[in-house]
Amino acid sequence: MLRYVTTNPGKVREAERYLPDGSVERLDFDYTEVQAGDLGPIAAQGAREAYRHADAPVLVDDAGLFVEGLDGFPGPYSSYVEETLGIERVHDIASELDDRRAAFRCTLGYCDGEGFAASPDPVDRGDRDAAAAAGPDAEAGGESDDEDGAAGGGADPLPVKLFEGYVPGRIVAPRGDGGFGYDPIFEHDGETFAEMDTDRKNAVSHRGRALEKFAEWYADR
Ligand SMILES: O=c1[nH]c(=O)c2ncn([C@@H]3O[C@H](COP(=O)(O)OP(=O)(O)OP(=O)(O)O)[C@@H](O)[C@H]3O)c2[nH]1
Repeated sequence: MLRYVTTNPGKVREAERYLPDGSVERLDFDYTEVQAGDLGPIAAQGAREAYRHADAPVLVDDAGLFVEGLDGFPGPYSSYVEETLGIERVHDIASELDDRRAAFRCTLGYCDGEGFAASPDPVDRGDRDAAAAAGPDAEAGGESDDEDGAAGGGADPLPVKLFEGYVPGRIVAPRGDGGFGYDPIFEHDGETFAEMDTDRKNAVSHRGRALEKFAEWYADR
């Protein structure tokens, strides 16, 4: 049984659509989020900590909203900013900007305590294309080899496989009452994520893209 590690029930609702019935259960475990400028080290170290805690295969989901006009902020700090400022104030700040483009990114980290056939690296990116698609900023962060060291001041031998997803959009005044988190202020293709039902959001979202890649790999491994 795979544990989907998150304190956020909204993430699990979306993830369940990608994994066979009965093959996954939520593990409400608040792993330590290391300070990092990119999601990869946070997901990698979180997966190791959660695996050691659960002693079973785990998938952690680290996500963030990256606002272009704020140089990517709040990014890995999205959860903290949502709790402290709230999404209305994030919208207020963004509404002062000329450039309100933004992107959601999601990095899934899988750890089952074993190695992965094609991956001599302790951190194996299941999807390097997502970083390239996310543009030069993402490439600079996503391709870094030292993400493992950044996570804990030394390489941890537990292998982790990472899957990344990205969706572009822009910050708008809140609309819609579905979804969770920043969904009401994130517009993609004319609709906010909070105006989409789960299937529609999954079809375009950062989490949907990452889960699709994970589910394909997981089924074939
Ligand atoms: O509008 C949104 N649509 C999404 O699809 C989405 N995914 C994540 N988020 C928000 O971005 C931060 C991530 O933080 P995060 O990855 O650390 O997660 P979290 O703290 O909520 O739970 P956990 O999984 O870490 O336990 C939190 O503020 C989440 O609400 C989203 N907001």
